[in-house]
Amino acid sequence: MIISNQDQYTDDGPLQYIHIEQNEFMHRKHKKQKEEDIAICNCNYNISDPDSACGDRCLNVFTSTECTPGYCPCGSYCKNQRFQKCENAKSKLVKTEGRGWGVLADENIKAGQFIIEYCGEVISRKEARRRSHAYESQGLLDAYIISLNSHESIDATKKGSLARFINHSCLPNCVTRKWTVLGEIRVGIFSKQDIPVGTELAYDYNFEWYGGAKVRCLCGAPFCSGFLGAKSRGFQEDTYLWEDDDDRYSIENIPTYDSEEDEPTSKLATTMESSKLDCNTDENHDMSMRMNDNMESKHPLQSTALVVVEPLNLAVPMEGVVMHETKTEVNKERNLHLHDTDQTFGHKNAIVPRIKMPLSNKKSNYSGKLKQHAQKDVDAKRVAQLLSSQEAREEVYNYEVKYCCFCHTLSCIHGPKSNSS
Ligand SMILES: C[S@@+](CC[C@H](N)C(=O)[O-])C[C@H]1O[C@@H](n2cnc3c(N)ncnc32)[C@H](O)[C@@H]1O
Repeated sequence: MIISNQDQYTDDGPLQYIHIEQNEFMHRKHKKQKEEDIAICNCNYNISDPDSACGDRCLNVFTSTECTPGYCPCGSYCKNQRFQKCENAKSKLVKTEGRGWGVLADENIKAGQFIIEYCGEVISRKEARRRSHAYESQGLLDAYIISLNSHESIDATKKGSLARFINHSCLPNCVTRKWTVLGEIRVGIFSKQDIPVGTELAYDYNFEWYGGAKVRCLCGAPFCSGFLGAKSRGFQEDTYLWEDDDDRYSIENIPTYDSEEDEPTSKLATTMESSKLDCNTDENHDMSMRMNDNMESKHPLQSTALVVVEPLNLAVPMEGVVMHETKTEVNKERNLHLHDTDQTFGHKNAIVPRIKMPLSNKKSNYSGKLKQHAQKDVDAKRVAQLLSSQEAREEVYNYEVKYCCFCHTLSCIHGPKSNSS
């Protein structure tokens, strides 16, 4: 059955998928349970104790395995076949604000209750990765692939149950649980607590982020992690999540430059360390936010140069050149930027993404361009200061005024041009 949300639920967005209530196996056949593999519990149905028929004390329930019809001693009284009998809680689709579709409880749900199975196409992990990249490049923003086990995933993008619409929350009222049903693993959504009718259902996706677009989490929970998949290893390796008291990622740990051959680059790293020593405490956080913010901006190098090139000059002082003024000037400049940054990002959950390019590109891009900037500044000083005669120095300054193509940088360093001649 093809369900179009447009026809069925709203006039907003024709999202189509095929509704299924059982997994479809794409890369292999559905397993046939062998008789010797069937787990038989020792429950004994007692009419005065409904829980006796495969309730919490059932050995199969204990091991998250559903009883097999025809083999359970409780027969039709067995309560441990919820996936097989689709004993879903009543739920309904709703349009949320900013999070697409969501699912509401359409009855009061008890803690621990089975709500619905997460159905879709069972595919290999490799195929899951391939599809997830393909979907992303097709511009599909919603992700519907979940992990089934170490080598398989469930993709509910094109085919799935209503569970595919359940949104993520960092403070969820539901959980996903894996159960063995007739020899196959299946994923169910269960309530964590009593859920009153009309409440939106949500679970913690806890998914592995594969390096696609970062989706800002809008769950509204007090300790929201900020982004979907933010707790996953891939995301954390790619992203620095700052907390006020978090010193895991100090500036020197930002792995932007690490080539030993790249001489100015290693000076840069040293300089960044020393600049960190200069401005202790929270400012470090702000500064790194700014730097990384710059890296994502449209003209990263222009703005990065403001932050990074300046300390390079400080770290490579030349004889007879007084650098203090320069430092104050650029710090002022930085403070301005910091102020901007403060307004743009809250301290908590401020995201400091590393550059999204592969590391190799990143290195070459940044070290190359930064080197250029640094070189220009140093050369100008060198030429001016190393010349012994006043006449020669004036000539250089005059030339600079006339043809200078890096006047912005120089005015940062030397002050207004009229002062330097
Ligand atoms: C499994 S789908 C959930 C149903 C989806 N809302 C829809 O309309 O089809 C997962 C996608 O929903 C969105 N989503 C789910 N929870 C979210 C949240 N807490 N904040 C923002 N977007 C969310 C994201 O786009 C995510 O990739």
